[in-house]
Amino acid sequence: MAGAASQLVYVFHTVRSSGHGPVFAALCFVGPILDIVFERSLWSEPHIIEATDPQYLRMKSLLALSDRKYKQDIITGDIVQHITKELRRTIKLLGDTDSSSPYQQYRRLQGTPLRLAIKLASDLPMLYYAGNAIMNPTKFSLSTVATLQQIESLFSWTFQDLFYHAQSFFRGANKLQAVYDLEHVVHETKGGDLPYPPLGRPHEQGMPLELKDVSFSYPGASNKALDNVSLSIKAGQLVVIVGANGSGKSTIVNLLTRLYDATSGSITIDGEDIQKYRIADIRRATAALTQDHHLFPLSLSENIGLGNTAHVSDMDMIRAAAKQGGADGLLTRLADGFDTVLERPSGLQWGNDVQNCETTLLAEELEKMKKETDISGESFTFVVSRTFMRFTSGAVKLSHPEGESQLFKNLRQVREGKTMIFVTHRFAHLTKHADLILCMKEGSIIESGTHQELMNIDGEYCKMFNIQADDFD
Ligand SMILES: Nc1ncnc2c1ncn2[C@@H]1O[C@H](COP(=O)(O)OP(=O)(O)OP(=O)(O)O)[C@@H](O)[C@H]1O
Repeated sequence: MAGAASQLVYVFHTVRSSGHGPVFAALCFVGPILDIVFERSLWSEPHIIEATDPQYLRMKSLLALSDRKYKQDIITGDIVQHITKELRRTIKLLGDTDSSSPYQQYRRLQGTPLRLAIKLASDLPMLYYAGNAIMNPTKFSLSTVATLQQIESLFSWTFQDLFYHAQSFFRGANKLQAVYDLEHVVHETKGGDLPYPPLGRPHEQGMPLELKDVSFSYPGASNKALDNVSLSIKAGQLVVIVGANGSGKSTIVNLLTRLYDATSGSITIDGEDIQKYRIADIRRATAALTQDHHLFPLSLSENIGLGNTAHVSDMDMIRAAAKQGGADGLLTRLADGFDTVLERPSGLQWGNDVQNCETTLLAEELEKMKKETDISGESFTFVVSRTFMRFTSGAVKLSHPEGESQLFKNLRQVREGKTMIFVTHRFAHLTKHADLILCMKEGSIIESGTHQELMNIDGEYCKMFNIQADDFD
């Protein structure tokens, strides 16, 4: 921007003495403006775009992780540092690869007569100056012509660069900023110095948790997401929190994973205030597996490996976790196996009626390229496998889970030293295996106990369970 302004000021100043400064300066704009107005754009062409550079695709995938929907998984999974480190590494590897949008790249490749005309238009200022020099030879200076020619062509480039790159710069900067902003979110809550598990205290049985009269409102919200909640989770219990939408289930997990601090009341782990522990230790020792899970737009091996960033590339551990989570069967059916990337953010793009004219070669090509493996129903197994990566399960022999019952058995076997809390509103197949069910309504726990206990009460849980059981039958 400063470059363009100084070039323009210089041009104006140099030709002012001849009395034609404003006209000359105005003509400097003609070429670049025509270029912008008449450029041949991919937007007007039927097209299919697919990026193939692996580093470019990885950069896009990592940038896509700044999307709000991944925020909770990323923060509670304690993988922010890993993502920012990977992003820096990938950008470095990309080097000077052109990562501008395909639309800009296409524009640069064109060579039509119109483009030629536009190029000629960029010489208008010099033609104007030359005309003036002929009319008024006393004001003609060879050095001024040479300088102006340089400055004018420089200005033309600068102007176009400013216009096109400003657009992509702001788009890119916003994405990048969002990734780095994640780092700040992590520090919104302050941790203490106490390690977890506390030194000298063995925690074979898991993490006991207690909430006493906890209330919480989200920043800026007037209503209470949690209203005077008290609960006690014993070491080693497998807990399922159920309840209608907006009843406060995820909020409990958000407080336990230190995404937020309670507005009032106290939360203790092992009898100590949760705020006294190091946040990273708490997150490492906790696995929150929600049914509103998200697969990251990364390879399936990384999706699993990110459960434990210290072993993110350890294929033996990843394979074991995939088996324990029940994802191995699906992996053998995928052509690229662990390298499969689902939901690639910068994958296939197409435009301008490619789909509407199905008989064209382009449309046929698109159909072929669009054929992706739909695993939406089974993607949960990868999130479960990611959870298994959090456990050092070397000593435990686990069977392949044929159903949820075995899956929960596997989870119970490996969760030593960890607390496991499931949040769900579709639970008919889940809660029978839980040690403790917390049933929530409007920010409060209205019932708690085992499946059988809650069925005997014949209250809210029983009502919801029967409705869902009917759906499953
Ligand atoms: N980030 C937020 N900012 C403001 N209010 C929020 C936020 N997240 C949740 N809430 C509100 O807090 C209350 C409890 O939400 P919470 O997400 O804990 O419920 P939930 O039982 O997990 O719901 P769901 O089953 O739909 O995920 C709701 O009224 C919800 O609108």
